[in-house]
Amino acid sequence: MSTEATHRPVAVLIGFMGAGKSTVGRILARRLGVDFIDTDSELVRRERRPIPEIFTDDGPQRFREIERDVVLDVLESHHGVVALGGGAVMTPAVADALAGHRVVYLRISADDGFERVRGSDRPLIAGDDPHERYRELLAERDDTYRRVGTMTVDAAAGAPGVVADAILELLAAAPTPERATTT
Ligand SMILES: Nc1ncnc2c1ncn2[C@@H]1O[C@H](COP(=O)(O)OP(=O)(O)O)[C@@H](O)[C@H]1O
Ligand SMILES: O=C(O)C1=C[C@@H](OP(=O)(O)O)[C@@H](O)[C@H](O)C1
Ligand SMILES: [Mg+2]
Repeated sequence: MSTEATHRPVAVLIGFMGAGKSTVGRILARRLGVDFIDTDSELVRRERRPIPEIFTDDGPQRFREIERDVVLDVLESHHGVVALGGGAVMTPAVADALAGHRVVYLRISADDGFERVRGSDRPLIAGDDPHERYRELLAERDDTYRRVGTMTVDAAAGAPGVVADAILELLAAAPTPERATTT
């Protein structure tokens, strides 16, 4: 496929916690024969501390600033598949930087998505009623995911490989969007 030659990164995966961005992104990259980067993993590598610790010690606002810097760097430098953390696109600078990229929204229902992440260490669902919190946050964000995404995939269509294949089909059919900057 010619996508990696014409567009960098090849694709950026967005969507809520549990949609499968990290899992499907890795499979998609392997199938395309390109590198994969998860901006949460990159953030943890740079900070040398886990995400829950950043939230606890520095607060959510500082997490978003660090996340923004990582995402902007990755969008500039990475040529393969990129998976973002679920809240990254809520930062306006990140949403702006995605203009002109191939942005795949992995869409998941509140029930299906919550089942996948319940009991995980994700700090935003660490409170008293994690299912309700999950539902609320997803409802708050869905409009932004739709606006920023240039294509939408059903994240519960099947196993991660099935979702990756659905993305491959969309990428093959999608016209190459204009890059945000041209030389
Ligand atoms: N299509 C899928 N079907 C079933 N389980 C999935 C699917 N995609 C991801 N998962 C599982 O859901 C959990 C969250 O996946 P992850 O890739 O971390 O999501 P995200 O990065 O969007 O938060 C993991 O346990 C993963 O194995
Ligand atoms: O939705 C969010 O705000 C978050 C999602 C997480 O990533 P995943 O979407 O990969 O779970 C991680 O970045 C952090 O816990 C915050
Ligand atoms: Mg992830």
